[in-house]
Amino acid sequence: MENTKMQPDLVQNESVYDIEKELQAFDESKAGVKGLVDAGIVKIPPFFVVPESEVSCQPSPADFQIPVIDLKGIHEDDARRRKIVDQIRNASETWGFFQVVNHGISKDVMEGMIEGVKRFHEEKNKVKKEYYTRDTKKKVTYTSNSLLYKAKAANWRDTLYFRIAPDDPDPEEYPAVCRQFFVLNSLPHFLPQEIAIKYSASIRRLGDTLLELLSEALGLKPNHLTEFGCAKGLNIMCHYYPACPEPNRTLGSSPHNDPDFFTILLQDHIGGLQVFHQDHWVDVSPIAGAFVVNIVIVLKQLISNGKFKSSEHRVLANLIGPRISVTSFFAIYDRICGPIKELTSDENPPLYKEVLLKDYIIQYRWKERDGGISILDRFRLLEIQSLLNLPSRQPEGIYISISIGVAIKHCLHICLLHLQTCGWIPPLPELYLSHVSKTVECFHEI
Ligand SMILES: O=C(O)CCC(=O)C(=O)O
Ligand SMILES: [Fe+2]
Repeated sequence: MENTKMQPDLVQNESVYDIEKELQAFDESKAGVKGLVDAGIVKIPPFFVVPESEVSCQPSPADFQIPVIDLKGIHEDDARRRKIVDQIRNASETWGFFQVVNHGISKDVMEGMIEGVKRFHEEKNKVKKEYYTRDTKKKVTYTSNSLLYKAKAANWRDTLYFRIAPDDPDPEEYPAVCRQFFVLNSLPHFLPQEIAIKYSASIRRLGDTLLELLSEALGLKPNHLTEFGCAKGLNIMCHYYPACPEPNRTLGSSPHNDPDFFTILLQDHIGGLQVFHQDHWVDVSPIAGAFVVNIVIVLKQLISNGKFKSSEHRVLANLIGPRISVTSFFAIYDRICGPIKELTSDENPPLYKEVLLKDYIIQYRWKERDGGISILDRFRLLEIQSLLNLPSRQPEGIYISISIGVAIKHCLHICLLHLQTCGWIPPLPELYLSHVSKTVECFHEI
């Protein structure tokens, strides 16, 4: 294994295991999970381990199948389009997940992107590590576990990120190595196409089409969600899940909801993605040529006022690998979101208060880190209103000073959560929690 401090025998004696040190060594190796596998580990490091109950699952009933929707004919035939819109509404209300086929993106682009991602992750560590960073301002980065120091357990995967929109990187902004590895030499009719750029342009078009269909499914005019800005921002995460020597002790991705409006996911043939539906983990079986569409909490609650469903999902680790997936997250972060006025009425009042999406994402990441506390509830308008009569947003800058130190941060964070979960204090106003979590974020950035 190239230039990594993580040695297999380092983790054998768990009684002397210093997790902070091990996380740091793993991070500083810049070799990711793939680096561990290349080093020949047979036992996974403890910071990846989750309780057995979090990995095992009962088989789901045979009739639990993620809907597959054929988009053929949406632009040509009104009756066909109405039928597809009905299918999308149905899937969005019952599953929050569906797969689409005949979506207009060619097989070459889909396979080319999977191949490009694989090539990047299988590049020599010396080359890849140039892009290894947790700096979220950079447009092209590679890292392992964005929440490495914050999550309850690390996930068995590495990720290449592209921050595509609203400020698209110029082609030259992609590091030469990425451009080089995304050229599809093997597909002559694409030469000299840069697959990451080609893929993101195709995904944006598909995103616009899906937003039209989702708008219609909500009874809105086709351009409503696009005008709202749902597809203004696009981040693409290209995951590489190496084969795992102990797949029953860890997860490829922990259960989560995505922090955006909606997500379009491309997966290879390996499988492992599961959706939580009616108390069962249901496989999202790979279908050649299909994309998985995931209605996300923001669209579910903040926009559709709870009409759409959003399901938790996770990825199992696998003895077989690597598995590649490419997740495209559509969102806009600097705008206030709340239930769409057209979808609320006296009989159907807004269930959620308006919130700046950035604040929402911070809450989301905080939940990821600490678990157990529903961020959905924090935004429940009625609960909040019945408590304290706060203005809808406190002015910027009323954050607890970051200079109070790490110790106070921990006390504050732990005490507040503890008191609240034990029911010893009434639920805290979410804006206050947001400020606390922002403060905690600041500490983590330092
Ligand atoms: O790899 C997958 O199939 C899912 C990845 C995912 O859920 C995510 O990136 O949010
Ligand atoms: Fe996800």
